[in-house]
Amino acid sequence: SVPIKHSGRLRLRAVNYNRWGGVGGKDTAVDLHILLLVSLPGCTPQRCGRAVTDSVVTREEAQVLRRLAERGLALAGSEGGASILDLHSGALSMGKQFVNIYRYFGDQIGDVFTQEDFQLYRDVRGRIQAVIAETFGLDPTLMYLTKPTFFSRINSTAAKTQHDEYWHPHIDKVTYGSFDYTSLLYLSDYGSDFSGGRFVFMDQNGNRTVEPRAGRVSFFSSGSENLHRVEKVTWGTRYAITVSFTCDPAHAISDPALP
Ligand SMILES: O=C(O)CCC(=O)C(=O)O
Ligand SMILES: [Fe+2]
Repeated sequence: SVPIKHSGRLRLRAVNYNRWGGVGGKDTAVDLHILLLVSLPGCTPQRCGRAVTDSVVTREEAQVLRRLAERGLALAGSEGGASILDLHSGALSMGKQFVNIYRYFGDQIGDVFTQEDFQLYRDVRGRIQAVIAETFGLDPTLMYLTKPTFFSRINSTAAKTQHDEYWHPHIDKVTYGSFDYTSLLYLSDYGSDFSGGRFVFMDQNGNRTVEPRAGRVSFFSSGSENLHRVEKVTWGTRYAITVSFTCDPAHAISDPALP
């Protein structure tokens, strides 16, 4: 069993269910939880940081994943500018809400995604996990994939609901609760596939910007040291995948798999 060290501090945490980290608004459910701060040796962030690499995922692999995202998101999509497809939960944006692709499309989903698609996702996930572990000095066997893990498609269509508001500054740990390390794999190129849509770390002493590029992986510790936002997309279509890890086995999820 994993040794758990209790810090003994109790803190109230507000959980915001808006996927993009927006605060407030009518349909934002806010719950208050009692959170016992624990430290799990071997994974819990001891070091804060961030890095960007173009050498973990090839542009060819990114292109295959982008086509997967295009096929999946072509089944439906948001009425506003931001759509997601979560292959783990099955959540797919549809109009102003979400459907579960595995329930809604049933066995026909096997005509849209192949076993090879899912194998590539698992492969890429494993490589990203390894590079995060190496960079932060973690034990990769004490890091677990966590939810939500999703493909995103963003264009310049005006937002129709709060789910379309991807541009709000946020802290992933606050927005998603279980995240300890966030990674973003970009599937299209800033400047040629779309404009706007750069990722911005909002530091005390100024902004640091990441330009999305197919195959580029950006990863960072998910806490308040990495407050960030995404610029509004002004033209074209931007594809990315959010793949995140937790140190808490209770929040672990299995890799997405075809039913
Ligand atoms: O797509 C991006 O560049 C960032 C998305 C993001 O901040 C998130 O999913 O929490
Ligand atoms: Fe984020």
